[in-house]
Amino acid sequence: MAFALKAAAAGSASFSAAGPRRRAAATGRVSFRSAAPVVAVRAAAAAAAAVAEDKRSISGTFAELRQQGKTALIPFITAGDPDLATTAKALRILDACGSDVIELGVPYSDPLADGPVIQASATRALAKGTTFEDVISMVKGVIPDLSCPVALFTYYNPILKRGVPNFMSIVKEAGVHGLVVPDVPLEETDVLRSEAAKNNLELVLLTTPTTPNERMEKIAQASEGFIYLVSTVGVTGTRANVSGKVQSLLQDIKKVTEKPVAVGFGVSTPEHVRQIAGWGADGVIIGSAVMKTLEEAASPEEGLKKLEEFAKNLKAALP
Ligand SMILES: O=P(O)(O)OC[C@@H](O)[C@@H](O)c1c[nH]c2ccccc12
Repeated sequence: MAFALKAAAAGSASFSAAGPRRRAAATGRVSFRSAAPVVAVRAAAAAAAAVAEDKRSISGTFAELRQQGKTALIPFITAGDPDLATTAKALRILDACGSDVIELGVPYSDPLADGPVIQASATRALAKGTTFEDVISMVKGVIPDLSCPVALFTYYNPILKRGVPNFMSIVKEAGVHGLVVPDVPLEETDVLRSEAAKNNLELVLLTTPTTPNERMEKIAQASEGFIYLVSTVGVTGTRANVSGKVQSLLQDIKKVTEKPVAVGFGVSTPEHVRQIAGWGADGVIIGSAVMKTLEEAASPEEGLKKLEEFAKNLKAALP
């Protein structure tokens, strides 16, 4: 939008009222009030190209699903485990199996909120020498092939290490649509959110079963893309059952916001997915169970086959 407004401000391109960038791309027409200097023509063409390149935002994806009465499938995978080439293939497979958003985890040495499966996954990726820069260069090459948006999942430290503005522009330049930063306190999200917004990135915040109602309301208000409802106390990891409390937590959040709510932690079977969707969740997030399909396989190829089968089963269980 900013780009299109800049082009309009060039004094010669007038775009239709609603959604100039999309409309320009959709109709391929830009009406000019006067002979447009070359710069405005180039700007309009670049804006149209940007829209063509621009995949759906995370919030746009949820809006579309809501209209269709569908629940989002949101898998999480750790980048670089077992290696980045396999991660690239896994992203394509998850997208092809109907994932609506993909959470791509940047491996980190001190994943305090992670259970054994994802901790081990991050450790393997780091042992392979996977860096943030490697993850960015891999995902930059894959995102143009995906139909679903990607949310980069990272702890706060890698962001602070690179500087918030610099980190955000690197992530945006790679084509990523959103961010999940589980360990950033609500009080420190203003800076992250404003820098993210400058780069059209949606910052997803998390609320938990022990978050006081008043704080949950602030998180719901500040969260973009969707609200991540952590289903249970403790760390990530597959569970035999999904806590029944999730149903009332969903009701509580939906009393204070229209924003989509996706449930994660412990979700590991098609039955869990069906149950959570039945409670009115707008999305379900599965991480450890997804990574297990890769971890337990005898080879990356076998792991990708298991991943595909698992993702299809989860998708089939969703409305
Ligand atoms: O692994 P689980 O139990 O399916 O939970 C999702 C989780 O993997 C993913 O969203 C995630 C990975 N690391 C995290 C750290 C905090 C919160 C969430 C996460």
